[in-house]
Amino acid sequence: MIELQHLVKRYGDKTAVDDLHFTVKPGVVTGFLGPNGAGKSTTMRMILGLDAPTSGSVTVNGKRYAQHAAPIQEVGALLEARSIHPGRSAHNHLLALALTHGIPRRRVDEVIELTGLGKVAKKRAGAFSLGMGQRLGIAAALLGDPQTIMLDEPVNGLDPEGVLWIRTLLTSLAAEGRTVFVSSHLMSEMALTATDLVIIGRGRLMADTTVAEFIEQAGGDSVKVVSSDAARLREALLGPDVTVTGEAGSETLAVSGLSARQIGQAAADAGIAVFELTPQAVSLEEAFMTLTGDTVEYRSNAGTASKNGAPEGSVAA
Ligand SMILES: Nc1ncnc2c1ncn2[C@@H]1O[C@H](COP(=O)(O)OP(=O)(O)OP(=O)(O)O)[C@@H](O)[C@H]1O
Repeated sequence: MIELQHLVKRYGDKTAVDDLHFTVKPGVVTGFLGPNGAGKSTTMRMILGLDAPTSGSVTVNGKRYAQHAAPIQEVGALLEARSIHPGRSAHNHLLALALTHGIPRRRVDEVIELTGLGKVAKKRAGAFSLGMGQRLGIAAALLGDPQTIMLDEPVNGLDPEGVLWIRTLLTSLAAEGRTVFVSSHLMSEMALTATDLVIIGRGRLMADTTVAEFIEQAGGDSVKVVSSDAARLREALLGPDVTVTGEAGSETLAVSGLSARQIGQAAADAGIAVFELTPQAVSLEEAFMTLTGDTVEYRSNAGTASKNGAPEGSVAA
């Protein structure tokens, strides 16, 4: 469990983290979302005691990070900046970490196995690809078998296989009852991985919610139906947890709570001709940008495809 209480961080007159107050629960993956520069890394550094809050406090399992007798056995973290000696092998890097933290040698082999580094464990870490480097960083984070895992943008720059691997790993760590806190600036990625969501913009809390609630508020999963008799079809479809909306006199209805298949079957049973039946995908990325749009610090130049916020690579940070 990670608890932030009115956490504030100022750098001169710049407020990077502005009164953040939320709890990250065990047993689920919590996505920590915000556009570039929102304050995610600063928050994570404060959780680890690498930066001191200007005011407020943050605890992990009831204590400040530094108060834990064996912090890496409490919280395993991968922050963006990695500090691995390029000439040292992955195995030796992990072994050095283990030995200096009272962790048994066999745990090194376990995390190498868990992160799929077996074949490259004896190679120089300096020659690692980005994906292998991420796996090594995660191996180090898991070394102490911590109850809480915190990863800053772990899928950045990874290939699809690496992304899928991280998603599966995070979900299984949460299923073991651990607290998993993972930052990203991609809503669509978090929707596939996280259960809970904390969204920030310019250091301030914009939403403390769940992926399901966020999808619901963004418009839910609805199906567009165009039929010969919208009024009668509406009557045929209505039931508990089913919502049907549409303008009077229009042939078009928006239905949520039923699949396209169920709607098609109900229309056939009622003898109503259906001209169109289209599941409507909610654009989570758009809903996220609408929520955080006013807080984006660095925009791409006017006239580009990005309406709100800048896609990575076009920022001027
Ligand atoms: N040491 C520092 N000194 C001054 N300003 C800082 C410092 N660290 C961060 N900031 C500023 O604080 C704000 C939050 O930065 P932070 O890196 O925490 O954001 P982020 O959400 O992690 O962004 P990104 O996704 O780009 O990594 C930014 O405006 C940044 O420029």
